[in-house]
Amino acid sequence: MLILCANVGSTSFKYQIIDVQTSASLVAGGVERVGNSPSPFTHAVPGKPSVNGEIDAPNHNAAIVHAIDLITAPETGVMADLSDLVGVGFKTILARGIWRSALITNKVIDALEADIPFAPTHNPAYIASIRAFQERLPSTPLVAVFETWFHQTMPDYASEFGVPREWVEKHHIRRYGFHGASHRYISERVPQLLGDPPANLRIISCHLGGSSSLCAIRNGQSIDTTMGVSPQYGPIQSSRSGDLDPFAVLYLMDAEGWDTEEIRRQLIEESGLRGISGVSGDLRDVEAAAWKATIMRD
Ligand SMILES: Nc1ncnc2c1ncn2[C@@H]1O[C@H](COP(=O)(O)OP(=O)(O)O)[C@@H](O)[C@H]1O
Ligand SMILES: CC(=O)OP(=O)(O)O
Ligand SMILES: [Mg+2]
Repeated sequence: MLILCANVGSTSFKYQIIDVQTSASLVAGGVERVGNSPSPFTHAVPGKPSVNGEIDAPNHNAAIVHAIDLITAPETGVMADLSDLVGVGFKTILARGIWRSALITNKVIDALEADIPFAPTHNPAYIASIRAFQERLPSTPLVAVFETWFHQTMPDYASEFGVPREWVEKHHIRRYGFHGASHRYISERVPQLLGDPPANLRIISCHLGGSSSLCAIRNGQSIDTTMGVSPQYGPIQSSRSGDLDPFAVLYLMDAEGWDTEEIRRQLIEESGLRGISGVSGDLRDVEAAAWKATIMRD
């Protein structure tokens, strides 16, 4: 029984095909810098020479088409067509009213759409990616696995913000937390590596990528995390602001006459690592620019 795991990230698309009976990985690959061409890719099948290079991937669909071509090509592939898959699992982050995982139906897509205001970089890419697989595999089950579940164990003093009750009851404004699969993996793997039971350990898990979050783990459970009602909160993200005093936003809107669309665009596209570096939201570009500046100065 083969499943394809699709990790649609804010800056990348990564995939693996897993045999669920043996847990063996048949292929692992990914395309990075999606939307920021040239996009490097890797594709590795045990027993075959691994393939890598660069493609033009202006969006996640282009990365998915490229991955499917490699998966099904005779020289690089592991199957003649995707109908050998019993299912496709997507990392998804936030959809209104859905907590753990769900078989993807139109209702789930509607719920992802409803939460685009909280996940503007992620949800449109998930919806487009899900549709890309639906077109190719109309009768294969597609499953969404939500990143919020691992943080359900947070105590209320960590998950609640100091806001009016009505905001919570009517609009569900609270800390959800994301990167759950990644933090959960750390919560299980660190005790294995240290040879210590989870009950003895207090772990701070740091997930650093296009989006970054930290998680406090006690007794194997999430007790606090840095992302909030949206994955824009916490440390700076690639081009998204991370923590920012809400009064700075209100002030700027008044002072500059910016509407919500304009301030949202700047918070999503021009902030974070890109904002502070003035170079890029990708740390590799920032390091290369810093290196070049050092050489020029010296
Ligand atoms: N070799 C590297 N050195 C420094 N930073 C890196 C390196 N590789 C990736 N990164 C950083 O990680 C980010 C990608 O993170 P990743 O978790 O793979 O993607 P996503 O957020 O899409 O899931 C890049 O934008 C870049 O900032
Ligand atoms: C929140 C999240 O999953 O972020 P990314 O897609 O950047 O990994
Ligand atoms: Mg990711």
